Amino acid sequence: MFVHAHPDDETIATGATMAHYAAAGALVTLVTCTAGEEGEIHVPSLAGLAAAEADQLGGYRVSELHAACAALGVTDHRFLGGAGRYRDSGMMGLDTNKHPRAFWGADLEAAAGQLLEIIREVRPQVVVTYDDNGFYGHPDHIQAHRVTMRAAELAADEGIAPAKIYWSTIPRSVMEAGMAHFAGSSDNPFAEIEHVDDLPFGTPDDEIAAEIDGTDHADAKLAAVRAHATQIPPTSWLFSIAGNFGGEFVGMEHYTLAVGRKGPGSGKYGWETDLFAGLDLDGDAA
Ligand SMILES: CC(=O)N[C@H]1[C@@H](O[C@@H]2[C@H](O)[C@H](O)[C@@H](O)[C@H](O)[C@H]2O)O[C@H](CO)[C@@H](O)[C@@H]1O
Ligand SMILES: [Zn+2]
Repeated sequence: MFVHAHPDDETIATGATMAHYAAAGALVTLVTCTAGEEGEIHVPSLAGLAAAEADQLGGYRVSELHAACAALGVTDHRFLGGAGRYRDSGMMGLDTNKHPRAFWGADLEAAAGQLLEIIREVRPQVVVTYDDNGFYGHPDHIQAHRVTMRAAELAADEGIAPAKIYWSTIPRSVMEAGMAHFAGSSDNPFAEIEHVDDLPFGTPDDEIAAEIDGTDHADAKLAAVRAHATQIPPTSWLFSIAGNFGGEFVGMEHYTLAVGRKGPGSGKYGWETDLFAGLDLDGDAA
C-alpha cells in the first residue's frame, strides 16, 4: 500500500516500484490524500481550471491520476476519506494552508482512522510513504507521513499492523551523479544547486534499506509522468534526467526502512532488492 499526498507523487517517487509489483501479481493499493487542487498548470489551454479561477484543477488531476494508474498497471486507488475530503494545502506557509479542508489542518486521529479502514480491508504487508519531512517539506507530504504512521500504530493495536513500512528517498550518490553529469550543461536541472547538501532531500547510501529495480517498467513510468501533464511539463528536469540517464535513473527507486526487520540484501550496503525481503507469503517475518 502506497500513501501519497497529491496526484503525481505516486509516479515521481514510486511509479516503477508500483508497476514492478503490479506486474508481479501483487495487490498494489494507492491511497492519495488530496486531489492537488492548488497545483500549477503547465498546459496553457487548462489555465482556467486554476484554484484562483474556476477551481477545477483537482477534478482534472483525478483524471490524470487514473491515466497514470492505468499506465502503471495499478487497479486499486482510493482517496483518503473519499474523493474531495481533503484539499491540497499549497506550499508551506501559504494562506491555502488554512483552507477549512486543507489536508495540513486535518484532524490526525480522524485521518488516521480513515486510513485504518483501508488497512483493515486490504491488510497490507508492506506500506510505503514519506519520511517525517515529507521528502522535501511540503505540508501535505508531512501530513501524509504523520497520518500513515499513526494509522500503523492504530493497526498494531488491532494486531493488523503492516510488517514493514518504508519511506521513499533518493540516495546521496544518485544526486551527486546527477549533479556531476549535468555540470556545465545548458539543460542542467541542478543549475541552482552548489552542493548536494543544499538539496532538501537525499539520504546517505549507508542509510538506504532497499533499491527496487523497476527498469523494465521505466517506459510505463514515463507514460505515467506524461499523464500528469498539468504538473510535469515536457521541459521538466524529470525528462532531462530520463533522457540522459534513461531507465538507470527512472526505473531505480530507493527506500529507507522505518518499521520492520530488514531482509537479506546485496551490494556494498546490503540493500534489499525486494520490499517483501525477509517476509513469508503471509507477510510475517520469515
Ligand atoms: C511533486 C509535488 O509534491 N508537487 C506538488 C507541489 O508542486 C509544487 C508547487 O506547485 C510549487 O509552487 C512549484 O514551484 C513547484 O515546482 C511544484 O513542484 O505543490 C502543489 C501545491 O500544493 C501540489 O499541487 C503539487 O502536487
Ligand atoms: Zn506532492
